[in-house]
Amino acid sequence: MASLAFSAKLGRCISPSNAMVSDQYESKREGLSFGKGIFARKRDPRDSVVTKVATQAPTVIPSLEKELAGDRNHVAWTSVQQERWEGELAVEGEIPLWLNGTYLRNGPGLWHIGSYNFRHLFDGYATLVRLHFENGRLIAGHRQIESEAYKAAKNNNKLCYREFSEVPKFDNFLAYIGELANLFSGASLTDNANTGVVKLGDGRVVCLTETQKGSIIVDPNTLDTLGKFEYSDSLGGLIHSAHPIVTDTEFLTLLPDLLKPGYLVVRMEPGSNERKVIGRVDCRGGPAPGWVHSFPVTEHYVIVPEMPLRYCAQNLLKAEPTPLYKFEWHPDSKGFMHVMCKASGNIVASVEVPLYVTFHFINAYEEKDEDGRVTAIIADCCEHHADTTILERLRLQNLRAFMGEDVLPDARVGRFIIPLDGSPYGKLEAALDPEEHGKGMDMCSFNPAYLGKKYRYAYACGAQRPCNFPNTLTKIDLFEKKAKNWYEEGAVPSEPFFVARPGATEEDDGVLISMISEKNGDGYALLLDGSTFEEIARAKFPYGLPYGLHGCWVPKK
Ligand SMILES: CC(=O)/C=C/C=C(C)/C=C/C1=C(C)CCCC1(C)C
Ligand SMILES: CC(/C=C/C=O)=C\C=C\C=O
Ligand SMILES: [Fe+2]
Repeated sequence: MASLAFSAKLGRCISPSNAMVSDQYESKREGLSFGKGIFARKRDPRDSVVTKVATQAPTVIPSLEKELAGDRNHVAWTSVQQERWEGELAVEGEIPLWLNGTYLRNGPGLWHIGSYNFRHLFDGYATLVRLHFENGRLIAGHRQIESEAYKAAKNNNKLCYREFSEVPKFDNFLAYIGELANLFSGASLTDNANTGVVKLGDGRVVCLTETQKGSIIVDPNTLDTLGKFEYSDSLGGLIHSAHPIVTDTEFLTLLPDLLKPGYLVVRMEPGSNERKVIGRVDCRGGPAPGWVHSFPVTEHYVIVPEMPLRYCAQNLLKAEPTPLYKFEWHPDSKGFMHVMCKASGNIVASVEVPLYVTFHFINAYEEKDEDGRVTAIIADCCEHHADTTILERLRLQNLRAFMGEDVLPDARVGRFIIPLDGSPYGKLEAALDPEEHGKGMDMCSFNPAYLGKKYRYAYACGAQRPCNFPNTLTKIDLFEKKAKNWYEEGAVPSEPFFVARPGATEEDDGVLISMISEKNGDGYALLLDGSTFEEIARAKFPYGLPYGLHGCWVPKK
């Protein structure tokens, strides 16, 4: 596997490298530090809330000072104002009475330590947001996840662990050697669980990121950090897919192997912390496995993508970010899709496909002939035209620099067609004309009852151009090849998350939940009707929240 599996505690804390401090595009910040920060809020966060549930005196987190024009101060890209808050929101419109439960959304919401500003969207410390729906009412809250990385930064007022693009500074040569050892043992990698949140079949709620140690159990009611989710097996490795497939009966994920390029496909039962190997895929190209931020499944198969954007061990060693961070683009190594039988672990297809770049697979299903035989696998993803520029666009300075120019790279619903008849090649095409969704496409969801099955509707963020980031919500009809779009000027919506109406028989009978960060600093929770895609309710937060990534639904017991 990628490396030795033990993880020692970091015994020391080091400051960000000089080159990072001198990074030209990041602004200087007021010299306030975590915990002791007393930062004047722009306004009383209780405005517009019906009641406020006092939890504890919040630690106020300094936010970016107003400096430059453009979207420098868009709340989507501004650190969350305080560590935690909870209160009931006034609702405009009507929340369906059947919507009872809690929506949780995770994401990187705090991008600085003291006066040091992080560079990339994915570097931020995890902010967990909660929308609790009960009989038409909405109680909201947010709270920082108490990862070791976050606590160490707070206590030491400096970066202590390797984040997506940030590396702590080593003070001298000895410290550098120690830091390399820590890298190989995994001790210096972040546990900042800032990417997703899942509810396991046994009810435990786990926040996740790309590092295995960044699996953190939280209480969905209080947002308390309960502790590490420790994998009890001896599979080792340091990284995994940030998006496991989680159902009431299983947890499936991929463990990339950087030493002998390939992937382990593993499964964990509800109630267990032990992953068991289903099978292994050896890479067909390149010096390292392709980045597997996510992967899809069908009813009987796990689809293992081998993207030409590959992990890069050398880049891991570098203190300075490289253009593609911990990854490298290897077009010569080609792109592949592998299909593994869930029951046997056998690989039933391994095809070369056109080059592709994706973070997020949407869904996949088995295509059958008239006799019911599976002839092909269809796998859909948010595909960036084999262009890695999007990673660069997600640098905070770029996100904050929007001045009206259209700089969001085009994306589409990429549909892989993977034949199961032994042919060596698969196809990749656009599932619909990308103009339907403004050629922006990411942060997708669908009705989870259709996981692995032929499905008709996908929901995602699209684009109304000009823009520098996906700024619409879009409902894609994959049968009619049409999209319906929601847009509000200056709004940055987060992933539309589909919750089905209990007892629904239509695929789109339910609601979409999204959180909107506004240009003027405000923000609100938004509910769209799954079928008409029209707004049914919104509820303003006391202050806008930063952009967030992925969510999950915890139904009322
Ligand atoms: C927020 C998001 O989508 C992705 C976050 C990715 C992270 C935190 C990646 C971290 C990594 C390291 C710190 C070193 C090893 C490689 C890699 C998994 C990219
Ligand atoms: C926010 C994002 C891509 C937007 C592109 O248009 C990707 C997030 C990836 C991590 O979850
Ligand atoms: Fe993701």
